[in-house]
Amino acid sequence: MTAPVLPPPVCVEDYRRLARLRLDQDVWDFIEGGAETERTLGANRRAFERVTLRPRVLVDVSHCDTRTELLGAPLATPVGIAPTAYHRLAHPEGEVATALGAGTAGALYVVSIFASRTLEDIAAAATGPLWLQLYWLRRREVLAALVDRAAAAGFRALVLTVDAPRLGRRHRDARNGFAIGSGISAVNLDAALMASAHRADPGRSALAVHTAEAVDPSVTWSDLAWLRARSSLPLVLKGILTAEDALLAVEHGADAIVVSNHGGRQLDGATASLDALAEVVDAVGADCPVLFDGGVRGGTEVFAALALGARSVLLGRPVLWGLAAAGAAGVAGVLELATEELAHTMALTGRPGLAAVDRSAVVLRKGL
Ligand SMILES: Cc1cc2nc3c(=O)[nH]c(=O)nc-3n(C[C@H](O)[C@H](O)[C@H](O)COP(=O)(O)O)c2cc1C
Ligand SMILES: CC(C)CC(=O)C(=O)O
Repeated sequence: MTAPVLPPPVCVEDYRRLARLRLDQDVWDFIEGGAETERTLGANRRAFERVTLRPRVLVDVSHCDTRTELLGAPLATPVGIAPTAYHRLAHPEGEVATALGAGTAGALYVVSIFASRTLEDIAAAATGPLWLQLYWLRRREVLAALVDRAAAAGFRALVLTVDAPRLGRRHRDARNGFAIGSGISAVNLDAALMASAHRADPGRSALAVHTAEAVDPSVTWSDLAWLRARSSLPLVLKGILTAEDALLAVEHGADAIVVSNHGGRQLDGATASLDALAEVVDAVGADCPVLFDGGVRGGTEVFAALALGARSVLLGRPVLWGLAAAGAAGVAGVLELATEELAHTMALTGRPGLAAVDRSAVVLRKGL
């Protein structure tokens, strides 16, 4: 039987269909899945259905400008790449292809600590800003070495993910006994740390076991001073959902915050990411940039998050769909489609510049 031929993608969701044809079921489940009942995963998407836009008319929208700046780096678009692990599961070139795609689109790329290509190879392929996402490893000397390597390779910020002291209970991965195939590895960690991620065990996710071994769940706010002292790179905290933690983040010297529930993969029952955004933006004020991720699948949704106060909107799964579908070109395709759709929404709402994409542009009704 020949594989079905799909028409070229006209929206981000079309890349999902292309990716589905190329990926094995267990990898697909790892990418698509969420924690437990996947209630928060679904809530992230449904929150956007409660947004309505308030268009203004008779504004000159002959040029809609999506350019922006983050932590001093100019960007062609506020749409960026959220950190996701093991890109070689989606494409043989892995994170190098992702970096090439980000460069084509002029987008920020946040590289996962579990990248399957070296930081140096990724940096060599990149033409735009790279940030490195970290989990707080039990072995601080490994973390310290990684931070030094990132600075030497030209990474411009560290993104500490704070919503995963242990991995969410992901039923799909547990049922699949999901493990990382032997040819793929988190090559920036030392090999000894990887053994458990490769050990397939029916009824258990090898990644949950691996995370429990590698990540230090005892870390608290006071430990951040160690990381700040260890590196002069700006520090971004990813996985904040409340005003209380946003204020603590600023108090402890965070240079930016990512409002995120980890794409519904961690705490099932956590608030939809979009519902937490305005609360966090209001808490930190204008001095601390707030980035956003969770459930964004197109430019209208990017627009909604920007209007609610995000400075940048990161895509997780859609970038993996693009990567699986067409490598670097697919990554660029996803980012460029989302950016074109954003410009389109800016035109039809009468807001030709990002400064005008403010709360007057949206209404977010409360969820149940
Ligand atoms: C397959 C996959 C792997 C991920 N790996 C990481 C990771 O290594 N570090 C991290 O901070 N977040 C990770 N995330 C979470 C993303 O950074 C992001 O928060 C989430 O995917 C955003 O939601 P979206 O997929 O709906 O865009 C991962 C998400 C997916 C889907
Ligand atoms: C390898 C995993 C721990 C990466 C992750 O954060 C995720 O899958 O959500």
